[in-house]
Formats: sequence, C-alpha cells, structure tokens
Amino acid sequence: MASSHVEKLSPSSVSAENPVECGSSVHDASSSSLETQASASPKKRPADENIRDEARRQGLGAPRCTFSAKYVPFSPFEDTEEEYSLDEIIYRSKTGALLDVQHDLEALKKYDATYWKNLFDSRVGKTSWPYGSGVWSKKEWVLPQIDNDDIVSLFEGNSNLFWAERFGKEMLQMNDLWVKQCGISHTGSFKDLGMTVLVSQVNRLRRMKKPLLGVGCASTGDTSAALSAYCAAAGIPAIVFLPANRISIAQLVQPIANGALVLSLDTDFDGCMRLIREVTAELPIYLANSLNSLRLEGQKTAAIEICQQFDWEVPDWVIVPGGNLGNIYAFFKGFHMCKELGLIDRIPRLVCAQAANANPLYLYYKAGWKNFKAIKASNTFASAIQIGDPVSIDRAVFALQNSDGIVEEATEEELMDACAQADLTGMFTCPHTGVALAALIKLRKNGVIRATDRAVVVSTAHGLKFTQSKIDYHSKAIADLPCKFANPPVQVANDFGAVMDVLRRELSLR
Ligand SMILES: Cc1ncc(COP(=O)(O)O)c(C=O)c1O
Ligand SMILES: N[C@@H](CCOP(=O)(O)O)C(=O)O
Repeated sequence: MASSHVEKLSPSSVSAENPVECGSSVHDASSSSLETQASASPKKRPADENIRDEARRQGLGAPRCTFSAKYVPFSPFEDTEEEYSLDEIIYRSKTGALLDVQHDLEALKKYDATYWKNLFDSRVGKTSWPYGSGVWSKKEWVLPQIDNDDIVSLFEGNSNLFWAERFGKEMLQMNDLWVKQCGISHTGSFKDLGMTVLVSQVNRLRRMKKPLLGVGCASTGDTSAALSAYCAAAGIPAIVFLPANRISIAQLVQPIANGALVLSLDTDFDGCMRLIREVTAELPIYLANSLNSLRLEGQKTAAIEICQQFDWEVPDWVIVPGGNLGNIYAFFKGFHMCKELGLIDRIPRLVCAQAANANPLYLYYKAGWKNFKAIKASNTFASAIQIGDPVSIDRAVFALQNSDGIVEEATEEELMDACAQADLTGMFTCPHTGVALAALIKLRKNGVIRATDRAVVVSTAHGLKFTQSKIDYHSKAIADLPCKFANPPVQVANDFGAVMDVLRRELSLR
C-alpha cells in the first residue's frame, strides 16, 4: 500500500458516481459522499439530454485531473527514461521493445484501498455514463485522462462468475471452481474489454485532429468482431485482415455486418499480423491488436472484477487460454495493480493454457525459458489461438515468472472432451475455454491444483461462435477423435410407437 507519509482519503469522501475524477465528469471528493448521493431526491434528466450530456453537465467546472498514465518501454529489468504521451501514435520503443501503460501509482495511492473498493462497488450495474461499464467503472486505473465524452462504450464487462458446481464436484472433487464468463459480452468474447479503451482513445485522437483514416487489425475472429462493433458504434472506419477459411462463420459475419472493410487473406494469423504491421507503418491506420498496450488496460479489468466478485479475496488459481499472449499479461497486470494499491494481499498463481497444435509458449516453458522459437501453428478447434509467433511473448513470460505460473497444453481430444463434459453440466463452452478446462483437469489429476483450492477458469468466448465444432463432435464426424461424450440426436419416424420405443430404451423404462 501507499507509503505512510501520504495522507489518504477515507471511504466517506467517495461519490457513488464519480470520485476525484479526471475527464469531463468530475466531482470534488470532499463535496459529496456515498451517503449524500443515496439520500438525494431522484433527478429528472431534461428531455433533450442523454446520459453522455448528463455526464458532461455534471463535470462542468471540475477540478484538474489528478491521475495520469503514459507509455514506457516494456523493459522490466532495465531503467529507462523513455516515455510517451498516450496521445502519441506509437507501438514500440526506440529499441523495438513492446510498450506498457504506466500509471502514476503515487497519485492513486493517495486514496486507500477501502476508497477504491467502495468506489468500484458503487458503480456496478448502473447506467451512469461511462461508469456502468465494467471497464470504465475502473476508469481511474485504465485511462484516467480521457474525457468521458470521447469514450466509446457498449457497457461491456461486469461478466458473471459461473459457479461450476457439477463440473467441479463430479469431475474434479472441487467445490470452489468458477468460470469467469468473459465471452458473455457484446461481441461474444473478452476482446470487448480492450477494444472499448482502444477505440475510445482513437476517438479522442481523431477529435484532436490526428490524421487517422481508421483502425485495423489482424485477427483469428474475435479481435476483428470487437473492433468492427466499437468502430461502427463510433462511426470510425475499421479494416480487418482475416486468415481465409480459418475462422468460424459466426466470427466472419460479425465484421461484415458491422460494415468493416474485410480482407480475407490467403495466409495464417501470423501472416496477417505481419501484413497489418507493415500496412499500419505505411498508412495512417491505427493498430488495434494487443501489440498496442492500450488494449491490455481494458482487459486487465477482468482480473480486478474477479477480486471484486470474491469480495477482494484472491483465488488460488486463474487459468487463461493463450494465443497472442496479451491477455495473460493483462490478468497479471490487473492483479498486480490491486496488490500495489492494497486491495489484495497476493497474486493468484496464473496458468496459461495452449492448444498442443499451437504451443510455442508451452515449448519455451518446458525448455526452462531458453531459446524461444516461433512455430508454424497447426489446425486446432481452438482456432482463435492458432498462433505460432505470439506478439506478447515477453509480457507472458514476465507474468508467469512473477506469479509462480505454469504453462499447460491440451490435445484436440482433450480440449473437445473437456468442452463436451462442461456442456453436460450446463455450460456452453468455446474450444478455447476447453483448452483451459483440459489444463485444469491435468493439473488437478497430478495434484498441483488441490481439491480445496479456489480456481477460476477464464472463458474467453461464447460457445455460440463455435457451433460447428460442437456439431462435428456430437455427430462423431471428427477423424481420429473418439468423441466419447457425443450426444447425437435420435432420428425417429413420425409414429407414436416408434417414439415410445425410443423413450423406453433411452430412459430405461420397461
Ligand atoms: C476466444 C479467445 N481465447 C483466447 C485468446 C487468447 O488471447 P491472447 O491472444 O491474448 O493470448 C484469443 C485470442 O487470441 C481468443 O480469441
Ligand atoms: N484471438 C485473437 C488473435 C489476435 O489477438 P490480439 O489480442 O493481439 O488482437 C483474435 O481474435 O484475433
């Protein structure tokens, strides 16, 4: 927590809508309190005012922003003076290192842990702009300086924690197993969390008259869906590079429907990534992949949310499927920030789960973090993580090394069986969540994860985006896969007797 010389503000100085705030919607912390907010009579919004206008009006005459963030090189082991404003269009340091968004922690530490907990709790589930969003409810820790007026939000985040009661108990003898449903979201994946931040910043840059034609990404289907939706909501052109025939139909139709310029390229994701980097270096198109550290600021809020949902008790394990490897670092960053600011006392052990067909991180981990080699990723049902040359490899290693982390892998059979078994207990999992569940099963079987541990599996996308893999599995139509838990429909004639025969057989009736 903050050093003792800092005089901290107490929880009673928090306003439910806004604390000492940055951007347009600012209240003086000393002039309003949770209690006064609660007792105030309900205010009617004028007919010609929407929630954005209301937030703007409330912010008029606000004090200057007290929190700030900037880009610094991601070089945890070297001291460097290099830094950039978030208003610069830059993705790499002078030496070519990744960038990181660094917050002014000393300013944040002027407020104690109870203050932040109360503030975040007071915003959950509201419609006040933009704090009803799970991401923007943590605005001071995400993009403190952005004007609320520039924010492009679809009220993302606040995803539920599913208590995996039957799966935990029957499969793993665990009572405290949870699935963080990040895929139950506007575009059906966790990418919405990062995209609201990135597109908001682009909106700000465009208002500042920075020459940006649009925003572009390479994608295995989820980043492109999120980018297209947020850009469409803001009226900003989106350009997406997709590997032809390697993403699901449901994912492909999302950017098409949202009006993005869709380029279907005859290469894999890694090829698309190389091309978008070349194109964004050449044209004024802002890069929206997680190479851009702004994305991770939004994604890290899922970790903060998990702590909040457990009333700031830290789970023992958090298992995250990994592809381009931004998200595992985002989770680390969220937990680390909570610890730095005194909201939690430790960081959970992180597990990054990869498909065995696309496992460069797993191989690196097994080699004792020596000689990283990019690979050519093979086809996997977990198509969104079919990535052989992950951009955030250094970030992922840092996250794992600093959380006593583990890397696991799952074969196609293991991940598809894990999905089917989870679905049989009421979930509707995507194959990437299957990878994480399969990793959990392995770690539980070998005793690394204990029966009494509290574990959270991060579900990264909605199963409805990947129905073809489920159809293939339940039709037993996958070569070399026994599909042990398939539940194919029974074809029956339009005949009462035939129906009764099937019911007697299936329900073991006499
Ligand atoms: C559904 C899904 N799960 C997991 C991942 C992996 O996330 P990351 O690339 O941040 O490792 C991705 C994207 O890569 C994804 O789309
Ligand atoms: N699964 C991702 C792959 C790209 O990852 P990103 O986080 O770097 O954008 C996708 O859906 O495109």
